[in-house]
Amino acid sequence: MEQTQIFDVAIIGMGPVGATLANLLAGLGHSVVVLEREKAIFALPRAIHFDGECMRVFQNIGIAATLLPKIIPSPGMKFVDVAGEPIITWERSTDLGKHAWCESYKFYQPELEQALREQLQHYPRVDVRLRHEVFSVEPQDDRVTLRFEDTASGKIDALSARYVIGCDGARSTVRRFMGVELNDLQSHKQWVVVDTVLHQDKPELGFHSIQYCDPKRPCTYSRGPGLRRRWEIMLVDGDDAKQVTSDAWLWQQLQAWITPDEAVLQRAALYTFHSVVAKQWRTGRLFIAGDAAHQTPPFMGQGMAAGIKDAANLAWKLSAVLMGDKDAALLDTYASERLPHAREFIATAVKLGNVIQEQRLDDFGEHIGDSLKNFRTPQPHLGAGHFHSTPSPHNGEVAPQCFLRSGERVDDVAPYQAILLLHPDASATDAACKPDVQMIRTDSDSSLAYLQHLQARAVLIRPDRYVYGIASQDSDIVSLLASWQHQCAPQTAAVSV
Ligand SMILES: O=C(O)/C=C/c1cccc(O)c1
Repeated sequence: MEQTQIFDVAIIGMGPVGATLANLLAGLGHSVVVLEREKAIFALPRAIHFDGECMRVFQNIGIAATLLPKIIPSPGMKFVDVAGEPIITWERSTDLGKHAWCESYKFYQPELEQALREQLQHYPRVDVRLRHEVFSVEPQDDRVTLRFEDTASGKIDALSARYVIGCDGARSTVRRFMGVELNDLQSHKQWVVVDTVLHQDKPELGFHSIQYCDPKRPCTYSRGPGLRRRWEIMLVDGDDAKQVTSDAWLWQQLQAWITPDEAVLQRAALYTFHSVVAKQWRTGRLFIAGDAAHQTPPFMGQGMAAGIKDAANLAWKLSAVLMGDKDAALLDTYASERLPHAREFIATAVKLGNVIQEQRLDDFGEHIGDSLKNFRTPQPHLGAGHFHSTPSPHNGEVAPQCFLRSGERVDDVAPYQAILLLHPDASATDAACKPDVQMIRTDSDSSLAYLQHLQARAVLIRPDRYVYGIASQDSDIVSLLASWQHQCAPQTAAVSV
């Protein structure tokens, strides 16, 4: 079979994670082919929530302005008992926060996917192939050959890429070819997810997501944008799985909130909420990301979000290796950094799941009591990986996004590039930063306050917006930059998880 082109990267699966990864790689100038089994965007919602960090990734891709009118900030989530008394209260500010976006957003997945796909059209080196089903993944020394069927024509064909990323969901083909097993965090309950559209707003339903910890019938309410409202209903003993997606059963369950006069049922689907993490995320030139690498129960709204963070972690590393700037060993830091981070969110979602599904608070140990009334989103560091060799407790933590005096968000000055955020008086020249680091001198209260918090003269923020390292004194800046530009071997984050 004749091979005409070797792509830098082939992405299998064009859901939100695959499309995000394709945008990030294309923005860095790479040739990317995306092979997607379906003909069109799945027209119904699956994920419904993403956090401020994801919004920042979408900003770096260039779609924030497109998304803003379509999404709503979320004020958080409450877990309540049968009497309606709060068990856990998880408030989120709807003001602009750490990422210069709100902490939490609700969205309609087809609109996000549409925005990501439209953005990809700006890149001539991106080749999107819909209705293409990959059936063979053959790694070679310098490339991977994929064989696939164009299911529209029935034609079998092949192509090659330097790297292949499986963003192909829970039943990933790429993961199967990698021969990777899943670690099971032991939570697999069956739930019905029902999406509805109100005829008109019903304000008493509220803006918070509510987890009803009712032993007789655990369920979740979650508001979507516009008139979209979702309920998730756990199956209990005696339920007939064949009945639970019927209109009659669903309306009976929903009667405490809405009636058929007030809304239409858009979709109901039966899911088992798994909690699993793949034991390995890379084998040579093959990678997995998103649901292919990890699956979480939805109770933290982090399912898709974790995949978007995978994409942001992986794209710049693939680019650096493809450009010959870094050794391929850098690619091992994708899993070593991301896996513990994703696992922490999944483990927390399992604990929260035990509260709603089994009314068990014991997992929270000493945190039972008042602190559950003020639950905060975990902020784990990345695991061991690619950080400055000079240890700092800040290496591997997510960096805030500051506004500059002009009103501009810092990332907009250097979308998905490394940034050296520098004290205005620090002695360093732009020349020291070439070629891949954008030097930005702090000129606003918030950016100066951040350097003060770090007790640093400069901080090097990676393209995925995690801290690479800090310079405590002006004389450390050159070595910080040199380390970023020349270090290949992974360093350990000072605080590992
Ligand atoms: O984090 C949120 O605001 C909502 C998360 C969510 C959405 C749907 C179902 C859930 O159990 C949680």
